[in-house]
Amino acid sequence: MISKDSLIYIAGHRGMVGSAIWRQLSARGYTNLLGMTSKELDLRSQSEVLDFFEKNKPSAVIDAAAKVGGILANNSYPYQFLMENMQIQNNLIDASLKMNIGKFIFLGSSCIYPKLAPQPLKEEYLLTDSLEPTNEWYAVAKITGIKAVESIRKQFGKDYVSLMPTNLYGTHDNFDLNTSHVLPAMIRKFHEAKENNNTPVILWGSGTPMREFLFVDDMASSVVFALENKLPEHLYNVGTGQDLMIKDLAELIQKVTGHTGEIVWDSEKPDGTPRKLMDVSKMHELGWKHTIELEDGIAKTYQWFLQNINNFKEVKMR
Ligand SMILES: NC(=O)C1=CN([C@@H]2O[C@H](COP(=O)(O)OP(=O)(O)OC[C@H]3O[C@@H](n4cnc5c(N)ncnc54)[C@H](OP(=O)(O)O)[C@@H]3O)[C@@H](O)[C@H]2O)C=CC1
Ligand SMILES: C[C@H]1O[C@H](OP(=O)(O)OP(=O)(O)OC[C@H]2O[C@@H](n3cnc4c(=O)[nH]c(N)nc43)[C@H](O)[C@@H]2O)[C@@H](O)[C@@H](O)C1=O
Repeated sequence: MISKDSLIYIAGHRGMVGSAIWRQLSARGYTNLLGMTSKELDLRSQSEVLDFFEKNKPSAVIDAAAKVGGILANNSYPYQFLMENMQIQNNLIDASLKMNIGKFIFLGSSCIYPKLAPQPLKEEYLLTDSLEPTNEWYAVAKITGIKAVESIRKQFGKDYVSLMPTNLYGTHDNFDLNTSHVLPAMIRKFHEAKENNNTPVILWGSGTPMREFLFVDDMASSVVFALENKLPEHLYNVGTGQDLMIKDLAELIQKVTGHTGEIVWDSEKPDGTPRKLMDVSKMHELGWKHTIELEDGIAKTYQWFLQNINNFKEVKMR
């Protein structure tokens, strides 16, 4: 059982999700949190990870470390998104099993589901049809992580679980325009265009795909929920259960940032999967639900961006 003084290792503790988990666990009185930067511990190295686990022996591991990016980054670097994510997750999962760690929480992604699966997406749709080509590499890595967790539950009866986040956004997100996801990219593009006399904003694709967005603090609360409860199954969707068209998201963010210029859609860029709305009923039945709605979350994220825009250490805008 995890107590407030148990040693809890958060892999990726400086990332958007990892830092939100760290903040929430600290606020809930957990006093023994452990994190390592990728410079201190490269999770792609199996020997480094095994040494680290032998030295520290955490009671619980939360895997919020991965090579993460938006549609262009995934489509441009398939090998790294496949291999690095398999290395990171497999090293953490295998070392946790070898060191008999009692609790492991793995974070996948909604892109693990088939491109044209019925909506909203249920956990049982996994592996029932082909994947979205722009991120199938990342998706296959995540699916192997899910199967590794499931096999450990089946063979060793351990309390390991996989949470499938929908598209996430919020403070400490990545605002680099080449590697980021759509929501932080739009915040930065509309803000910078407004500051530049409302020049046109160029967005990707047709604007017609639908996406669901969960504020990162709500994602963190689902991880804390999974840490403090023994979930009965191996796989759970985490989202809001509501989605909107990318075009409508653009108009929402244009309003929040105060940009008044033109929006131009670059049809050379990929749309990706047409829709990936999560069925979140399993987590709702267990007692978890999101609390931050999209407009409020966008406002919080924009405020954080404005407060940190000149602090490049904080805001990844490389
Ligand atoms: N953002 C999103 O929309 C979604 C994210 N997810 C999942 O949530 C998790 C967290 O994502 P997010 O917070 O957005 O990602 P970030 O890019 O913000 O953070 C990723 C973290 O992983 C760490 N990391 C990456 N490579 C290595 C490595 N080789 N060795 C050690 N650490 C490494 C980084 O450490 P450092 O900072 O020290 O370099 C960083 O802190 C991931 O599993 C991701 O797949 C799932 C669905 C949607
Ligand atoms: C979380 C999920 O995130 C990724 O999937 P995605 O949701 O398709 O990624 P995205 O957020 O980058 O795009 C969403 C939509 O938005 C459109 N779009 C418009 N204008 C911009 C724009 O300026 N930047 C970006 N990135 N997208 C834009 C873009 O064309 C697409 O139609 C997976 O790689 C994978 O990492 C994963 O799991």
